[in-house]
This record gives sequence, structure tokens and C-alpha cells, in this order.
Amino acid sequence: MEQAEIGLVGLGVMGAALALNIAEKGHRIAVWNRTGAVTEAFHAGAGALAARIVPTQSLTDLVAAIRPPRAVILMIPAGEAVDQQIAALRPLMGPDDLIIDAGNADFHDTERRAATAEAAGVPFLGIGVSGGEEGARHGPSIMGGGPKAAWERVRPVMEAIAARHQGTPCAAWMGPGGAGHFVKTVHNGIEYADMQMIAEAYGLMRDGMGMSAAEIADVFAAWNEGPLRSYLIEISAAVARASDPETGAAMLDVILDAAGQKGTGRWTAIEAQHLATPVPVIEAAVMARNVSARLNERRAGEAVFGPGPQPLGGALTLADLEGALIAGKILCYAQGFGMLAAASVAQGWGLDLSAAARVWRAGCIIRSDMLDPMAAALGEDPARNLILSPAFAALLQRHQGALRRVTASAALNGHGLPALSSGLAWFDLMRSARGTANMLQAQRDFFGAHGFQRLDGKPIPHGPWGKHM
Ligand SMILES: NC(=O)C1=CN([C@@H]2O[C@H](COP(=O)(O)OP(=O)(O)OC[C@H]3O[C@@H](n4cnc5c(N)ncnc54)[C@H](OP(=O)(O)O)[C@@H]3O)[C@@H](O)[C@H]2O)C=CC1
Ligand SMILES: O=C(CO)[C@H](O)[C@H](O)COP(=O)(O)O
Repeated sequence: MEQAEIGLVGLGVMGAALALNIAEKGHRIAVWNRTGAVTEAFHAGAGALAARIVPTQSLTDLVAAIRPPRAVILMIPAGEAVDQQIAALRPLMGPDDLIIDAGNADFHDTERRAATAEAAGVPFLGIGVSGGEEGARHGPSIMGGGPKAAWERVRPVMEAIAARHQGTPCAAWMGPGGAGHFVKTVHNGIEYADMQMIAEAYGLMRDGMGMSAAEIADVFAAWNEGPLRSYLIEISAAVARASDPETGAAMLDVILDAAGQKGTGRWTAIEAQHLATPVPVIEAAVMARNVSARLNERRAGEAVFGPGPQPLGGALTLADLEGALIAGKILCYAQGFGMLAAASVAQGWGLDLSAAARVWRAGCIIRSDMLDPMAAALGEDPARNLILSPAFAALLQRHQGALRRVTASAALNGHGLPALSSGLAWFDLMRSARGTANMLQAQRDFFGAHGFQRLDGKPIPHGPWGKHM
């Protein structure tokens, strides 16, 4: 039998869709899944593509089914499962055979696996794949990381299966080691923030303006025709429009308000702290998911303090909400790109921020019309904060008023808007040439003799605190 060009382990939601995508682009692929019955069912359901798919029932058969030098994609949960699969596969493979972890991964794990592979003289790639099931099936965004030569080996397949933005594949090598998985992690942090800001606008419409889910769907659909045009706004319109087949009620109205999470947003927040790079909108979004899961505490809080959100009494318009989301989105993306810049320096990756923005323009969950001008702005001057680029500074000038009205009215009326309001706070700090950290420095010097710098440059590193004690 003709050997496959590539192999794939893990026929779950993403792996199955990716395997069909690869087969559809004309590549013969061998597949293996931990639960063998899943492999059989997958092959049986692959229709015409089944002819290009080789189902296998052991890792030995999987490896034997692939033409050397081999490439095997892992599409399985992050963490131990990946280490176990690598440990099981490596002894079966040759020194030129490539293992590709294409699931989400903590980039520290990817760095460790890359170092182990390099020491053993075998190739390993860690690549981020975004787009959910639909993206994996018809064109995801792909962020490659690891040895450039190994990426070049699989680049033709990656570019063939990736989404396209005006003909350009949304698949690119981001850098060595864990760079690809790091870019995917920041992508997911932005995803959390974008989703949270949309949920905040939804809450203002539902609880502050008394709008039904169907009316809210119309608003999201209208916003999707303007500057906010994006996959997440588009699906927000769709989910707000959907009805529950059981009760006929709006689907949103029957879904429990407790968010799940697999951890990628948390990885972003943790790494941001390690890098001392401010991503408050992303951190607020992670916090909001954590709070959402504390249902009993929230119910107890409402019992003691009364319900939070009150009607806004006409204080805000839908245009205010749209403007606030435009401003919030720019602020959160600027923070995400700032984090990529900080990691690039810390890790010596040489990340091209514009290239990251370019692979996010199509296929991924955060794809949006704004990413093309963002890629252009980052290309003009990668060292400049995105909010200072002329195009995005002008948008912020235009929409910051809406963000202020929305966050102020929300605060006055009991609506918690952690993401939008932390975005505004960061923006105001970023436009303050004279901040308030002089007070922090004085306090630190007072209690710990930590010293400070003076504005006039005089070499007097401590304050006269002793005289006043
Ligand atoms: N779902 C999404 O939208 C996205 C997911 N990802 C990432 O893709 C990867 C796969 O996710 P997804 O397809 O959603 O997950 P699923 O839960 O749908 O599938 C998981 C797959 O991994 C296999 N698996 C689970 N544990 C092990 C193990 N210990 N050893 C070997 N195989 C194992 C399962 O096999 P079995 O059938 O035997 O259980 C199954 O094939 C994850 O890293 C995820 O974070 C990335 C982007 C988007
Ligand atoms: O990577 C993804 C999208 O880009 C996955 O869907 C991921 O599972 C989303 O994260 P979470 O489960 O934490 O919401």
C-alpha cells in the first residue's frame, strides 16, 4: 500500500477535522487514536476522503504507514498526555523523524521538549493551531515554533491547510523553541479578553437597557458590518439569535452563567506577570471567568447587598457601547502585542509582531478586520506601542469618550465591567507623563530604605523620613 506523507495522533474534535483537511488538500495521512473504535468510526465517516486516510490500531503500525523521513502531528490535550505520546513514539521513529505538538501547550513545556529533542538530535516542533473545529476542517491559523529547518519540511502542508487572507496563507514560523506556542497562548489571552468585553456589552444591553436576546442579536449583527467586524462578534449575533429546542426560549437565557476554561488564558496572565508586561484586560477576563464559576458566593453576595446591575435609564446609547468595544479591543490587542514584544526580548526569539498579526487575519478565533491595519502598523514600527500608531491613536481619540461614558455609567449602576474598565485605567496610565509612583517610591524608601531617583537628578537617594518619625 502507498505510504502516507504525514501521520496524526488524536482524532478528537481538532485532530479529526485537521486530518480531513490534510486529506482534502491531497495529502495521504495515517491516523491513530488512543481509543481504537474512534479511529474506525472516523475512517468510516470520512466519505470520499477515506481513500487518502490510513487508519492504524497501534503506534508501530502508524509509524510503519508513513514514508520516511516521517512527520507525526499530536492533537491531544496539553501536559502529560503529550509527554507520554512523545515517549511512546520516539523509540519507534528514526533520527530524522519529526514530532509536531499541534495542540495548545504551556510554552515552558514546549521549550523543555525542544531542548530534549535537540540534545537527542531529533526534530520537534510546537505549533499553535487556532480556529476551533470549523477552522481545523477548512483553514486554521497556524503559528509555527521550533527549528526553522523542521518547519520548512512541513511548511507546504501547513500552508496548504491554513486559512488564507487575500490569498496569503495564515501559517508562518514564529521563532525557535516555544515561540509558536507562546504566540498561540497570547492569541488565546486576547480571545478571552475579546469575549469578555463582548459579554460586558451584552450584559449592559440585557440588564441595563432591558433588551431581549433577539434584539441584542440584531445589534451584534449590525456591529459586524462596521469597525468591529470579526468572528467573535459574528458568532455572538448567532448565539444571541438561537432558541432552545427544548423550551423555545432564547438559548442564551437557559445557559448557566459559569464559564469553563482549559487554562490558556491563565497561562497568558501568569507569563505576563513573569515578564512584568501589563495585560490588564486579559487578566480581568481570566478573573471574570474565575468569578463566574463561584455561583454560590455570587448568590450569597446578591442576598446581602442586593442585585448588582440596575437599569441605565437611558444614560447610554448603542453607539456608546460600540465605541467602547472599539476602544477596548484596540487596548487589549496593544497589550497582547506588547507582551509578545517583551517575551521576544526575554527569550531572544526575534518575534516579528507584524507576522503574528498577519497569521491572525483569517482562520483563528480572534480574526477581525482590525488585524490587517494592526499588521501594517506593527510593520511600520515594531518598537512602537500599537496605541501610538497614527491609525489606532486616531481611533482611540475618537472612541475613548464612549469608553469613559460606558464604564462610568456601568459603575454608577452596578454593572461590573472588569475588562473594559481595566482597559480604560491602563489607557489613562499610559497617557500620564507624570504618574503617582513617586508616592510608591517614597513609601518604599520610608519603610525599606529602597532609595529613589530625583526629578532634578541630584544624587540624594533617600528622603528625610527620620526627621519626621
Ligand atoms: N477544541 C478547540 O477549539 C481547540 C483545541 N485545541 C487544542 O487541541 C488539542 C485537542 O483538543 P480537542 O480536539 O478539542 O480535544 P478532544 O477532547 O476533542 O480530543 C482529545 C483527543 O486526545 C486524545 N487523548 C486524550 N488523552 C490522551 C492521552 N493521554 N494519550 C493519548 N491520546 C489522548 C483523545 O483520545 P480518546 O478518543 O482515546 O479519548 C482524543 O482523540 C488540545 O491541546 C486543545 O487545547 C486547539 C485549538 C482549538
Ligand atoms: O484554543 C482554543 C481556541 O483558540 C480552544 O478552543 C481553547 O479550548 C479555548 O480556551 P478555553 O477552553 O480556556 O476557553
